[in-house]
Amino acid sequence: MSAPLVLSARSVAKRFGDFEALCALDLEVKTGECVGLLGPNGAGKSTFIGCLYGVVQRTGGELEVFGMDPAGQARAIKRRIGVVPQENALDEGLTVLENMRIYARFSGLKKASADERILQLLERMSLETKRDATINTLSGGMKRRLTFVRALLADPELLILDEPTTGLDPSVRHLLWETVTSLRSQGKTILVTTHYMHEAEVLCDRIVILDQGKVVAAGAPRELIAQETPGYVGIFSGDAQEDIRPHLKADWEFFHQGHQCCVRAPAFDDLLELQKSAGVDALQLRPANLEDVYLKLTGSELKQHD
Ligand SMILES: Nc1ncnc2c1ncn2[C@@H]1O[C@H](COP(=O)(O)OP(=O)(O)OP(=O)(O)O)[C@@H](O)[C@H]1O
Repeated sequence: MSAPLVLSARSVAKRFGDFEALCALDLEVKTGECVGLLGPNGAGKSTFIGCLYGVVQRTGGELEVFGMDPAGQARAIKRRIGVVPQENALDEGLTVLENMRIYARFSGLKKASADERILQLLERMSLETKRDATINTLSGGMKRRLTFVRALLADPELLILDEPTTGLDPSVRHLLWETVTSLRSQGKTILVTTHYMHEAEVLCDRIVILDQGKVVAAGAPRELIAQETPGYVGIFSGDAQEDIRPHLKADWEFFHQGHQCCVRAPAFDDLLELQKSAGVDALQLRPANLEDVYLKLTGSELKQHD
């Protein structure tokens, strides 16, 4: 028997005046899944997330979170979710503990058990020594970890993470990845948006790529790579393209990424042979990855609406 649905979106639409931020978006997320929502700036990821807990009112389609419609039951939904929004939205003048106590009260936690839970989560996020520090004395990475503490206070069933690791150093990013992985193994459902393809590949069971308010691809990371960009990629300096072009085969793909040029071929040996016949050395040879899929499906150029 398959796991019950945590969220179900059918033809969800959102218009801001004449502009369609979401158009006929379909998505289902099952209990215990970790789903990555990817897409260019302006694709509609945050708008969709806002629709899930009633911060944004959809203008069309059907949407259910835990079987409830966010348009009328946002409060009941909010009690079961934890959100790490793009902006930390902490009260800068208050201390860490004061901020978390206010949120715990909003979440209906009893005072005595709330303090215990707050301290336990602060320790988990290596923030225990900062409990009496005011927010405006914390670094960006500390504030982000504190936003995770806040999202986890009420032990939510669904965790929504909107670009959780943007701008963080690798050690904080890895700490947050460990946290997400451990929540996954406890059976929590996670919806995460990110612009880091490696992060999505590492964390997510399933990837959903949005572009201009629509789902353009969905599947497990490995499945998407095998479907959309199978094979291996050689990255060469831009100067090498004249040497390379005469040796390309019909089923290979040639494309530019910034000032470099790239070749995608079915086998690793194809690229070794290309180096030899063209007399050039690649800067890098690697298996195709999620970034290749993303760039193929969404294009690497800036979109008009961004
Ligand atoms: N309140 C609003 N009024 C008008 N347009 C809006 C509003 N909120 C979002 N939009 C537009 O809707 C589109 C989708 O925005 P959204 O923030 O959902 O994109 P995103 O995929 O989350 O982008 P990013 O990766 O940059 O966070 C954008 O073109 C944005 O300008």
